[in-house]
Amino acid sequence: MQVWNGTAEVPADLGPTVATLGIFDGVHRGHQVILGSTVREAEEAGLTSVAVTFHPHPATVHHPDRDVVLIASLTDRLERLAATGLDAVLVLEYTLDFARTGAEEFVRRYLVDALRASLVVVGEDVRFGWQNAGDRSTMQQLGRAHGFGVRIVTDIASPATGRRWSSTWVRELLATGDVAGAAEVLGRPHRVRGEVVHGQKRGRALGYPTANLRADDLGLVPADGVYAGWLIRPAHAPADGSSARLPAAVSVGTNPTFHGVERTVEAYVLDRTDLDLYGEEVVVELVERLRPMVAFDGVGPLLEQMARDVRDAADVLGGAHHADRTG
Ligand SMILES: Cc1cc2nc3c(=O)[nH]c(=O)nc-3n(C[C@H](O)[C@H](O)[C@H](O)COP(=O)(O)O)c2cc1C
Ligand SMILES: Nc1ncnc2c1ncn2[C@@H]1O[C@H](COP(=O)(O)OP(=O)(O)O)[C@@H](O)[C@H]1O
Repeated sequence: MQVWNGTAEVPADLGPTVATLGIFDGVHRGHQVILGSTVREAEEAGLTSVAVTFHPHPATVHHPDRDVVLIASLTDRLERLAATGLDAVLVLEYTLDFARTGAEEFVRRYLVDALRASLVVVGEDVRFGWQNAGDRSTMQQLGRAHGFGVRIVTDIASPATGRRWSSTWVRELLATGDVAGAAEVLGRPHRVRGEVVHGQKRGRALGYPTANLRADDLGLVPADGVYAGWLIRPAHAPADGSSARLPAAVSVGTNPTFHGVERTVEAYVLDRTDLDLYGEEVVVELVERLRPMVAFDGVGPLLEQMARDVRDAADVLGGAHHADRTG
């Protein structure tokens, strides 16, 4: 998948496209329906499929005082967009200036002039242009005026609950630590991503060295607690293209047993003490919440609980994994 940062990077010889637009934070199952439809329409017509996305998140630009954290970093968003089969993504820098682009001007400048859209695929609640003035009927009018078709994808809801798949729903679930619920809405486990940095150097002495993730641009960190998950080393992808995935017990919180103040995400790779991850960018995929974070009365009870966490994580992550530690 090609990534074009701004219209200047769109190839001059680009043919007609099937285009969609959105922030696509999390690329949840609702997004996936729209993106899947964009890819399919393009394949059937022999055209290029393109998603237009915005960065940073408009909410962070319009409300810098509010602490809006993306569900997924831009890196992860692009990775998930690539997984849908799109040919290209056009990333537009969202600034207050850009936000003043009117609905018609937005369509003309980006969808018509830059992307030569012959079909635009959008969800029924699409909004675009200055003050969100454009909606689906505006898009249909502009399509008639500029000669592109418009496909409206109707909302897709969870068959179990009837609730529409949404980024808000994912945020609510992560805020309570329900990573298994978030995985249902996302269509795969939620992940955070960051460089492994030095911590308090306590982990190895305790017998559980933990990879501590640098705090910025991680993606949305779920509620404090202990989770079963996978530590993925993207730079260590084996020849078959899959990344090395290591089973892990993950701690999110301030380490209250040690009266810590900084909130960290740290992952202990089960049964390993030989890893050197410092400076490496890793992904931590969160599969299931095991328990809340606890301020233990000393190291002894913490270690007893951590031994149980390791067994629980191994159970959740499955199969033949041996939870008994040897080293
Ligand atoms: C599986 C697991 C469970 C943990 N549970 C707790 C906990 O309940 N309370 C706590 O204070 N710290 C908990 N921790 C965090 C440890 O206190 C932390 O990993 C240790 O202090 C090492 O810190 P360091 O990486 O900065 O050296 C847990 C860590 C792991 C890996
Ligand atoms: N099983 C493991 N899981 C995670 N990190 C490991 C493991 N084995 C070795 N390491 C390495 O040890 C480091 C963690 O050791 P630790 O004593 O907890 O130090 P720190 O406080 O700097 O995190 C990790 O950053 C990683 O490089």
